Amino acid sequence: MAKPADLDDTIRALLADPQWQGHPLHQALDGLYSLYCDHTEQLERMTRISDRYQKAEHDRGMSYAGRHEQQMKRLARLLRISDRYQQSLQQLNEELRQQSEQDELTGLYNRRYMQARLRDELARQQRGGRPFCVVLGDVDHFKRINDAAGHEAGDLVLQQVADLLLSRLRQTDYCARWGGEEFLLLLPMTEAVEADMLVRDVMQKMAGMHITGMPDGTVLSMSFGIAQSGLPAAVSVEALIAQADAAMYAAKHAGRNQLSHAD
Ligand SMILES: Nc1nc2c(ncn2[C@@H]2O[C@H](COP(=O)(O)OP(=O)(O)OP(=O)(O)O)[C@@H](O)[C@H]2O)c(=O)[nH]1
Repeated sequence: MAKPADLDDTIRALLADPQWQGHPLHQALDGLYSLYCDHTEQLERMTRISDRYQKAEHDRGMSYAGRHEQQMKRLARLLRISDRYQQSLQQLNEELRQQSEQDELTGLYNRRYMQARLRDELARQQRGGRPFCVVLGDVDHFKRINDAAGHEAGDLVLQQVADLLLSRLRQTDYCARWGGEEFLLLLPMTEAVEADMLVRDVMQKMAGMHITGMPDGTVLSMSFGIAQSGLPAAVSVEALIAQADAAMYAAKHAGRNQLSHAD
């Protein structure tokens, strides 16, 4: 005997076949088949209702303790789902926060984040806190590295510079990638003379650093400008940065690989 699925296919094929369209049995088979389909659907609906009814009866037959336990299990499952959901939300938030604060290439703070820190630090200092310093540093002749070894090698060098700067900073200092090959240090509670020592230390370490991807003997250097807060001309973040920038350009013009202080 044909299986129900095969029989279904055979009947549908017969009904669809144009050669049987005018046949006297075609109409009868069509009617019979529709009836059969209706009955099958009704039977399925009744089975579904009966299944739900049986479950409800089963639940009713359970003791209060059993029903309570079942509800507690459901609740625990819901809590686990909600915990996992909250954890992934927190993780997502953290990733978003990092992305909004970090420079992708070096992992240092980005310019936007540093501007906010600078405003905070200036406000703190203007309330009577100790002065702080802003240091702008720019890699010397960086274009030559890109031209000689390629942009990717240049990227690696920028990462190396970032690592070196971070390794010399104190826990309270901030370091950001300010632009292409330009870095900005924010040194809270630091006077120019202390910033001077820190920058000289960085310059010395940089001079002895092996530059990844470059021929032995390649020496990297940076030019730095230092501006201290609390002086009459340094009344805003923009003014401070402009001073550090001018000092850095003075260091460039004086031959590079040196530091210069704002007037
Ligand atoms: N690899 C790489 N290069 C960059 C990036 N951002 C900027 N640069 C390159 O940095 C170079 C900066 O060149 P210049 O402004 O002429 O400065 P310089 O060659 O460092 O010379 P001086 O600053 O005058 O000492 C340009 O060639 C830029 O393409 C970056 O993210 N990765």
